[in-house]
Amino acid sequence: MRVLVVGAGSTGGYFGGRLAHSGRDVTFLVRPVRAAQLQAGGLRIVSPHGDVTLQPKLVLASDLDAPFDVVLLAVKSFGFDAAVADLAPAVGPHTMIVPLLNGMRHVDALVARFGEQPVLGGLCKIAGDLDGEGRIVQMTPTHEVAYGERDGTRSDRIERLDATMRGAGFDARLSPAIEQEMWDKWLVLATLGGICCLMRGSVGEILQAGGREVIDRFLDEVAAIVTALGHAPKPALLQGARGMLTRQGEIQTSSMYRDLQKGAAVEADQILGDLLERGQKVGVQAPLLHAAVTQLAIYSKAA
Ligand SMILES: NC(=O)C1=CN([C@@H]2O[C@H](COP(=O)(O)OP(=O)(O)OC[C@H]3O[C@@H](n4cnc5c(N)ncnc54)[C@H](OP(=O)(O)O)[C@@H]3O)[C@@H](O)[C@H]2O)C=CC1
Ligand SMILES: CC(C)(CO)C(=O)C(=O)O
Repeated sequence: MRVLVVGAGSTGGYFGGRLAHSGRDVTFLVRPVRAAQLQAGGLRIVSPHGDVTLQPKLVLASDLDAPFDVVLLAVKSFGFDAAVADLAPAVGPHTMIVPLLNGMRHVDALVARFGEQPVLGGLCKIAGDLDGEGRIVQMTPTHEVAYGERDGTRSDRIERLDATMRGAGFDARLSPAIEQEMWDKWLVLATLGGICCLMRGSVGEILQAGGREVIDRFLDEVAAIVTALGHAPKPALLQGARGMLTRQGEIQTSSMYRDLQKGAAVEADQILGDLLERGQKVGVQAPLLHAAVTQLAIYSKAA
């Protein structure tokens, strides 16, 4: 299967790099600056699972002229519209698009652009970042990708995708309920990103500073919204999320918080603003979520 990875950053570079290193046919759609960096130093992964350096196959949007079997979409939400325009020539009648972005808004946008058929569900769990040299640095051992047909069907094509993804040096999983998993991940991530950005610390730091009640209430607000929208998390999922989000000493942060710390653009609209808006439409009040959205809007204006 020919795989086009759109975005050779923290997630696309990591999972695409592992796929390429395992012998899969992977090409990265990149822009000129990243292309030059990768041509000069290779695609470099620094990881608790072992470092990798490889010379990846690269393509610029201007040279993309034929469909791929799989498009793995791994850009930030604020680069999404431009990336979709760039990748469009890679989408043919049999292409599967696997988005790894956080949130849900991109799914509707992909369907609006390409139709229902090519768009699968997808998510990834990893704590990754790019360092000053453009290396992909994995900060914890978790490296998981899940994907599936959005209606849960076990189709021939999803089995082919599964065969390509499995055994490539990360945890790959075909999910029979990927849409719910994406909502579940959004619930956890919106809460984690929201509390870290609002209170400027990791979970452990927030707890140490006396923020337990804020965490609990933030999670309750987000859970109330996703439940009102018809995507209620299972009790065990919610319990597990609350456990992680209130664990003393927990060093977990989110990619959005790491971006905030660097003074970079944040995916506030996609991860928090969209959730707040959807909640308002179904009449759920979420003052803490609203505070986080407001605070990041001020940050984004100044950044
Ligand atoms: N980082 C993490 O730990 C996690 C991130 N996520 C989610 O994954 C998604 C991707 O995030 P992440 O990988 O961290 O983002 P990064 O910023 O690290 O990487 C995004 C990459 O996309 C590239 N890009 C943007 N637009 C285009 C385009 N038009 N054509 C080609 N390349 C393009 C950028 O390249 P350029 O250099 O040209 O700007 C950049 O290298 C986000 O939604 C995030 O929330 C999910 C789980 C964990
Ligand atoms: C869930 C988490 C924290 C790790 O995958 C994430 O998605 C992020 O940091 O953006």
